[in-house]
Amino acid sequence: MDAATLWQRYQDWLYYHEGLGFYLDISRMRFEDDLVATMQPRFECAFQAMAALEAGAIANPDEQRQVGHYWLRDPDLAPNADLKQEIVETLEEIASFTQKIHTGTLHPPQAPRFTDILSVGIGGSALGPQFVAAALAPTAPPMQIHFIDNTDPTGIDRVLTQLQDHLPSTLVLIISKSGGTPETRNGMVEVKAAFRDRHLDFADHAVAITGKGSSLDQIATTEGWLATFPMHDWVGGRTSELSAVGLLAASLQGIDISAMLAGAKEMDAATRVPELRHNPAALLAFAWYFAGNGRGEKDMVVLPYKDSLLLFSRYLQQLVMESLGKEKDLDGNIVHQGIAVYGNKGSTDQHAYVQQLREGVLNFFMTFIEVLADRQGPSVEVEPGVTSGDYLSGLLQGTRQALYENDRDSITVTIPQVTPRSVGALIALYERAVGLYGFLVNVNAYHQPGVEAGKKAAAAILDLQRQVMQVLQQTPTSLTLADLAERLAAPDQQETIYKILRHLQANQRGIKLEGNPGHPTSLKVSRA
Ligand SMILES: O=P(O)(O)OC[C@H]1O[C@](O)(CO)[C@@H](O)[C@@H]1O
Repeated sequence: MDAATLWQRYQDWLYYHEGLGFYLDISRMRFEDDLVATMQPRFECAFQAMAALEAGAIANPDEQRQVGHYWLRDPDLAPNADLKQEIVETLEEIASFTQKIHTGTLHPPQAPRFTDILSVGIGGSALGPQFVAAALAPTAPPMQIHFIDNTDPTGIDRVLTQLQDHLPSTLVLIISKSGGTPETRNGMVEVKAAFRDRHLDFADHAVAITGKGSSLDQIATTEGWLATFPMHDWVGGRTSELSAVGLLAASLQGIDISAMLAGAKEMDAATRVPELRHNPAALLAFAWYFAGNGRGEKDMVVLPYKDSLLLFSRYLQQLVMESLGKEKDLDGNIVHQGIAVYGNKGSTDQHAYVQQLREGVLNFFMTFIEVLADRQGPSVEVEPGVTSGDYLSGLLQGTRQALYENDRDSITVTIPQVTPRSVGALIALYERAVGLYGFLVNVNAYHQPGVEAGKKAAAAILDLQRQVMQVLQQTPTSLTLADLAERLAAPDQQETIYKILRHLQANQRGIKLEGNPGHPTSLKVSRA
């Protein structure tokens, strides 16, 4: 395509939202214009399905749940008065709790006010709050946030060590929709132990964000925690950033959550328009569909050219992959759908893997996230007439061009600045694009049956470990792996038993392994 044709294509496909100062450019995706007509019937169905979902239809058939994250930013859309009231009340409670915490009206027994937040959660109960904290927390926030988002003991120790002197003034948010996720439970137990070691009463510092009646909800009530905020049944983990999950932490950090909600609401209105060319989420879904032939054949590389948006690709990884990565479609056919997402930030990645993107295997399409404003205040010139921000902008444009010249397609999303409003809008944009794409390829974007298999297998391994310990405690002599497996009535589990033993030994858990660890059959195990 010559420069004039390309410029025309850019103008033809450019989407601009005046209120949000938001641009979307899909002109560098090499689809033919007639694909739009071909896709039209699918989009009509997708728009209808999305409208039904927003009106309160059961959109998650296996779990018989409504999908209502859109109501969070426009409670008037909630399908009944009770739901609307729940949303409004939660927002009021967040505002009043934040005020009490910031003014010190609610303070820990041993300090005049809370100084830090420790957020414990995983997946959708961590990624949104982490992304928003990195993107929007002021440089001197009223409270500093820290995260435990794993059951890695070293990771937990690191966070607790960083907090040490601040523990007496730390507010702990335990976030889990189900209230039973083991990693989050473990984080809570470890944090409780740290409080106990410092003779601090955990309940005076603890807040739960969880589903009504969950085991976490019950613990919080029984132990008399400071507060509990609801995680509604009709909000999925990966779309929960604009519920109490994300909003409480954001508000405590001094982030303008009303502006986040307003940005999301404005983007929701824009992405509700049932016309492909005038709906940025539909344009995104269309571009994804084209890129991967509706089968996810190409990975989505997301590069924000702004440090504060570093975690956006990680956030999107869950939103896109947990929603779309499905073995079966809604009719039960095996489809193995999904779109792989990865990315970090520009221009940093240009000095890492962009070499492969420019010249190597063509298994991806790019999404550039561009932020127009460089910084607040003036910039120094790093060369005559040129600033660091000019470099960042030039590198983005240059990379987009260089990739296109080598048949690498890209989408460019442009926002004016990183603000609560634009971040709210970005979240809403991708939530809707994922929902529409799910309808286009006929998968249930609102469940995650695949993650259960790993959880069940892990539970079985921990069960086997308990049995291993029991047998060893009752056995005075040493045993080979085969003997031990025999006694456990698990002769086909020798590899698992070997790995359990290796881990127990490395952590001085009361067992002795003798022999050559490189030759498992030579090993003998006994009580230490
Ligand atoms: O908020 P919960 O229930 O602890 O779940 C955390 C995450 O785990 C998952 O259920 C997957 O295992 C995600 O969908 C969810 O965001």
